Amino acid sequence: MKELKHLNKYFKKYRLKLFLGIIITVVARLFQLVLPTYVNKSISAVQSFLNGEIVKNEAKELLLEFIFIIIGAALLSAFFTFLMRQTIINISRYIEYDLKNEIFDHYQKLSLNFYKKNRTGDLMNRISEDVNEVRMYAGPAIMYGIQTLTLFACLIPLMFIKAPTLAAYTLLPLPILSVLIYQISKVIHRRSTIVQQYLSTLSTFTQEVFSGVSVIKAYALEPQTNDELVTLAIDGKEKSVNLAKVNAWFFPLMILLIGISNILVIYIGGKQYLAGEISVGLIAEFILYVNMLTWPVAIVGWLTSIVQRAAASQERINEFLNVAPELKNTPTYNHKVKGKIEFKNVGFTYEDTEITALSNLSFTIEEGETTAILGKTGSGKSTILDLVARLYDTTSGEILIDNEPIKHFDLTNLRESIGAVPQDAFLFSDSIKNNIKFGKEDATDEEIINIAKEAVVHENIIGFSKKYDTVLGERGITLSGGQKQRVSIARALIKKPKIYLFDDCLSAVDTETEEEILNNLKKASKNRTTLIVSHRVSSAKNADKILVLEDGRLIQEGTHEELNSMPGYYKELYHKQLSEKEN
Ligand SMILES: Nc1ncnc2c1ncn2[C@@H]1O[C@H](COP(=O)(O)OP(=O)(O)OP(=O)(O)O)[C@@H](O)[C@H]1O
Repeated sequence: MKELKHLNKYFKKYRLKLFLGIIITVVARLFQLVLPTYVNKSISAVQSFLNGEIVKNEAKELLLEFIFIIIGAALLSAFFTFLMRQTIINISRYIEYDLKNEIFDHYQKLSLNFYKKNRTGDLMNRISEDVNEVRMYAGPAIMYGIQTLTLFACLIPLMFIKAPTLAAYTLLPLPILSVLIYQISKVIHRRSTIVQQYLSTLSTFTQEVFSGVSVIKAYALEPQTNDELVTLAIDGKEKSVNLAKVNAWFFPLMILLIGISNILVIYIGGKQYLAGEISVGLIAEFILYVNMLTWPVAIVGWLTSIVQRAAASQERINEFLNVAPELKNTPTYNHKVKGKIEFKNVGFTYEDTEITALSNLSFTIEEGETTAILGKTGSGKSTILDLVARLYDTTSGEILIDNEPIKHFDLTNLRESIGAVPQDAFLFSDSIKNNIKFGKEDATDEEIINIAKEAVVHENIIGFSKKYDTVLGERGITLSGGQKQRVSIARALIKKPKIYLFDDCLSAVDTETEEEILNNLKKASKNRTTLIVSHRVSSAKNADKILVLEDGRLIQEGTHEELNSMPGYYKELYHKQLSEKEN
């Protein structure tokens, strides 16, 4: 249970509300205790009337008074029960909110490696399902726990004071009930975990099927996909039926044991009444006690299983919360980024695949310079850009920005100074306008339009009926690959950062549009350091400098004229692409 200690800071935060909640819970239960005592008194009043000890009017008055007290107590108990839920259940909702924020904040600090090691479904499950299990502990478990304790603490001594023998017999089946319910809860827990896991598999499967629906259709894989789903569904049905079977035992068992307790009260109480030891009213009072105690006793088993489940969920949450962010943000250099970039003997190996993407790489890009990076696929071009944005730290060597080690910069400051356009342009399921504004929250409509023009996507956008308000992605239209790339370029341009990182972002654009965009980029990137990764010489030839990579090493460096005048990869590529264009 030590995992749940993590929640103590939240209980501390809401301690006043919690204390109030506990007091209210106790008060609500105390009012509940009025009913059995006054039912006893009412029956005794009727009995006194039947025995001729009091007259009809006296009996009536007494009954009326008792009924008012019972109704009053019930109303007060209901009112305090409402307040109890308003405090304790609300606290659990606050804790749920705080915990979700804590996890989400932490997720955001974790490196890309973390996201590669863990599946998105799992990350989402821990922040939703697991937090929900923990909430059950922080709210309902505490509320019912206090309720049960209060009832036990008040009722059991009261019963023993009023009729010790009857109390002992009446309470006898209750521990058995508690143990049985605990055992059933354990099985329910085990089987519901299996059902949860199954649901997780089912949603991963369906999510993949829907995301890859075009591939499934293109390969006519619908029958196989259906078969797989049917197999999964049959499996799920069996698991759910197993759970339902054990669930079905819960209430019959409770009713059986309540029944036994009631029979004991009537039998033992009846014998004691005949012996003149107790009154009929007391038997009625005890029957009410038994019924009041049954639910709390049953709940002991249920509470144990809630606490166990919460501990298991908190353990899963803590597992991620304890992952220290790989990238340490300990800024010592607080100047704004100007844009000079220097790689000094940089080596980089991806942790998960152990692929060495860069080896002993050194180059310098002056502030405001445009550099193109070329090389075969897998030669390490994108890795360079990721290292400049400090998405990873180098394995060996050092990267300097403005002659300062990159690690000395505040991560937010560094990344705010960068406008990156990744290889796979990712756009959110939002309007085109908001997707562009993502680069600058307070951009005006005019700015957005101008930038879209620079990225040569304005004409496409105004062709849509809702223009800049056109919603993209799952909820809206799908842009073509080239349109996506250009919206993504607009998003980077509007930021007007000190460093641009363009990762093969014109690959899906025709050569004429490419030329137009490159011309615009030239203007936009004036006095801004620009790195352009590309497979096309046309994107590279106007750069101040061209770097050619092979297997993570720098094999050529120079201007277009320099590289074109010497034999090598660049010259070959240039002539090959030139003749392709001419043909
Ligand atoms: N996130 C990653 N995790 C593990 N290995 C990776 C990752 N990204 C790239 N690699 C590996 O590192 C090497 C360099 O990849 P990188 O993406 O930098 O090459 P690239 O030159 O940009 O390729 P392309 O032109 O195809 O985009 C490749 O062998 C690749 O398999």
